[in-house]
Amino acid sequence: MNTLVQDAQKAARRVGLPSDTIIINGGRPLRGTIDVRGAKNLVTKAMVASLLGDTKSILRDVPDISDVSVVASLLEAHGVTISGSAETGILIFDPSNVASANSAEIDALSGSSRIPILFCGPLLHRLGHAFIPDLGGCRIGDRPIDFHLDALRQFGAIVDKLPSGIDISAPNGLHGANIEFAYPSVGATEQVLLTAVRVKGTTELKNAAIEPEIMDLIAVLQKMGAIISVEPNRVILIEGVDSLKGYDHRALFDRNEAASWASAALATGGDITCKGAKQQDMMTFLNVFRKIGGAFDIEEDGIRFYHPGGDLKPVTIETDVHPGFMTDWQQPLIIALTQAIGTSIVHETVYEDRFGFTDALVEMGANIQVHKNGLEGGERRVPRRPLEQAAVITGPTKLHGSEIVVPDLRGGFSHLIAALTADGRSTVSNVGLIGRGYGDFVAKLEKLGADFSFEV
Ligand SMILES: CC(=O)N[C@H]1[C@@H](OP(=O)(O)OP(=O)(O)OC[C@H]2O[C@@H](n3ccc(=O)[nH]c3=O)[C@H](O)[C@@H]2O)O[C@H](CO)[C@@H](O)[C@@H]1O
Ligand SMILES: C=C(OP(=O)(O)O)C(=O)O
Repeated sequence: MNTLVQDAQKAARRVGLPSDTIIINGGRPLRGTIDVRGAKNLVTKAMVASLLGDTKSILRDVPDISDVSVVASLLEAHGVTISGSAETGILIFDPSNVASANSAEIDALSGSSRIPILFCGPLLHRLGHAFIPDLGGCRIGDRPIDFHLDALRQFGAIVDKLPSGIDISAPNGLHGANIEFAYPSVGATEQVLLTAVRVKGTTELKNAAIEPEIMDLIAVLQKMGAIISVEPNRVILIEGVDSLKGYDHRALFDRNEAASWASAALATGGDITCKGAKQQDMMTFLNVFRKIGGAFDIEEDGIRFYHPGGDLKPVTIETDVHPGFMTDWQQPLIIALTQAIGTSIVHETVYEDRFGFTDALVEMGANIQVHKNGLEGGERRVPRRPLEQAAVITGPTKLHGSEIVVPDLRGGFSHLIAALTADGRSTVSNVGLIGRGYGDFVAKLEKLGADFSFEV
């Protein structure tokens, strides 16, 4: 069994899916209302932040996803007591007995998520030493961690990259640093925040990521007692403090989940209200959704996304860091572009390998050409990056049912949308990977009227 299948099965077990394969009869518009809880890309980091407090932390709106469960297991392996439940979405973290984890527990969590790398700073502060297992997450390119490790070294840590993981210590303590990233990495910015809040002295981070999830993590850290100021031009200043307390925080909603269900509404000709979604954090997505021909209503407690009838129109998208069009949005939205009249182009500028999922779409009847070295020309907003690729999607094309193997989280959701849009029956396997980031997606599909069953 290959590691992708193993990862998918582990994730499926963590979120209690009956099996790792769904059979979908497509062609029905998805209609109804669903709840969108806290963002995977904030919740998991706020969980790590709880390690920094001297008292209990309370996190609200936690989604029932396997990445949360992996981070919870890693915290428990380090002595954090966790109470609360997936049903209520409230988790309470008690860090009073933090201790080194045993290597068997760490090994078992190896390769399951990208979050373990963010344990470095908090564990150095708590224990003076940390061993971080091999990272997982979506296989969408190389995903180096050089910015993380360089930053930790600048704080005074000694970092040893071993085949089994990362060994890190700080025999002389940690101090403030002047750090500048070559690219505004989300994870590396979080690494700096989670470390700098408790070092001796002040840290200046230049070219920081400023995604809404980062701002929400800063809000969490400020509640804990940190002193962090976000300056113009992607500069963040962090004044280290001696101690932090626990927080009580309601997580920012998951804008990637909302954009994914919005894309499902458009592709299937449906109408989905995402309760909990907010306009401010989705403005860039909403503009593109409208240009394609989708409609939305901003409501008091959510956003209604729907296909208003008429033809869908092609667009050119360049993925980018915030406030640009997020890379995680392009995969689900591409299914709607297969239904637009004309040629759309998606320039993927964040990751070097995020179009693998389109092979299955071509088998289903889509007309998509991937340019592995990107495309020149045209008016560009985002400067050309050496790693970028482009997908050219020409529609409209009828999609037909197929056998699909999910390669990654967003690609998997895209495959679900394709199967729901297609005529006939599709068998989608490795759906456990979708459980990494989409809370209760099976119950939500049911609620929205999808016709599907699990292969058991
Ligand atoms: C768990 C989580 O929050 N995941 C999100 C996070 O991923 P993640 O934090 O991994 O993404 P980054 O912003 O770090 O990566 C962006 C780019 O920077 C490069 N890079 C990054 C770190 C480093 O040390 N060296 C380096 O070269 C990466 O290869 C990539 O090309 O932000 C991405 C960009 O918004 C999102 O798609 C992911 O959903
Ligand atoms: C790339 C993603 O996640 P991760 O960084 O957890 O692999 C994603 O959420 O689309």
